Amino acid sequence: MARAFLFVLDSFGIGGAADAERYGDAGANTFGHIAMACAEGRGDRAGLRKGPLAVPNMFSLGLARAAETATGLKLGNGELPQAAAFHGAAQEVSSGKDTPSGHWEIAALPVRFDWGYFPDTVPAFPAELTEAIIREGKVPGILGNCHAPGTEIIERFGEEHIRTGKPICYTSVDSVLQIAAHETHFGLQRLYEFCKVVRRLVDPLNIGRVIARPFIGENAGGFERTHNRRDYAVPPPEPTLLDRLTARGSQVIAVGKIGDIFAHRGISEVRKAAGNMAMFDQALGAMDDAGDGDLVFANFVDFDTEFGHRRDVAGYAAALEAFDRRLPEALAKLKQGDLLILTADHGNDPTWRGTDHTRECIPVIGTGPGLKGGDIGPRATFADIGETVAEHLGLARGRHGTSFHATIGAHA
Ligand SMILES: O=P(O)(O)O[C@H]1O[C@H](CO)[C@@H](O)[C@H]1O
Ligand SMILES: [Mn+2]
Ligand SMILES: [Mn+2]
Repeated sequence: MARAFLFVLDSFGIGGAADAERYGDAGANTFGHIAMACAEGRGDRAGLRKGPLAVPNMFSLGLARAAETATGLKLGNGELPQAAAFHGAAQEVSSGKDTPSGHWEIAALPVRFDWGYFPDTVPAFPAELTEAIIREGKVPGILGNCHAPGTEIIERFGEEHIRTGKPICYTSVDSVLQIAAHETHFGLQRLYEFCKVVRRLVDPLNIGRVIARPFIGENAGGFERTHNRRDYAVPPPEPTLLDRLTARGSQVIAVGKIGDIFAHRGISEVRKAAGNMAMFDQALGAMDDAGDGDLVFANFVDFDTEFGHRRDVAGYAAALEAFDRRLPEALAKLKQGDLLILTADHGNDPTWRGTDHTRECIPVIGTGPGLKGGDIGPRATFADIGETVAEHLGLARGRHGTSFHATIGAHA
């Protein structure tokens, strides 16, 4: 029996990307800078956490070794990975440093085309697009129309939005058009429908995602985004690992926003939950339900949304520690023939300037009872992860990436 479990800690980069400079991110290191900040007492927050970053279970899978592979920096106290663990660092070849590029490349489909982006000007959107959004979306106008962090822009425009019914449209350095609207005053379903209209309108501009960002609260200071966020991505341009698996009849169970990221292509089932811990419960349940040849693909988004973009070191550290504490539950579910990989889709260094993602290498760590583990070294593309899963699950080789299955062990 062979099963695979792919857990993406959204934005948990480990630095060292060869092309970071091109993204203005030379030196960014999500894990490294969190670990250093915590070691120096800059990750303390009363009632939340204190002291050095404590992620012993990820260290036993080789996280510190993976970080060393990425940057040459020693993080941790020389802990040795456990016997069947494997560890390495992967570089992204896709253009962009956003979630779809990262996940598609993990699923063995690097993004070779350029996404469309909106300039950091006011207005950010071309006038024809804005007019079409208003006309076809049947709204009295739009607010924002600029680059902005999502929490700030609802502070700024939330009350006017409630008063006027104009949705708040904004973007970032990523290929996104985000739409914030009030869950009850504007309506959640109406926001989703509105996003679908906008999705169609930005297709010709090659925009990666339209993202619904619902919020609640009655006035500035009291607004809060909810977990009903929804991503409307373009479908991947070629078959991904997920398509290859479902085409031969295997199940792909998507936990969290994975389904949205792949525009629901190659997905058998979606399981969502609010927050990393509830998501972890869903991932564990999916591990129980997966059968021979199946993949559980889980995304843990809080690291990115709640802490990376918010530049919250203590929050990010606490979230890593909470995740790490749950890891033994997943490890206990592994049976002969199983492969578990923990990885990330890009960086989001909470000590970095601005509020955007950071171009970084990602950790590739994992284990399985039938595997021998070892150092998989630096990997030239995230696609090596997808090809390793493909080989493990008995698929024919794909067009991108190189499996490291031979290094970590034979088929069980
Ligand atoms: O500031 P918020 O709304 O969280 O936006 C962030 O979320 C988007 C998707 O990850 C990124 O492009 C970034 O702009
Ligand atoms: Mn992401
Ligand atoms: Mn993000």
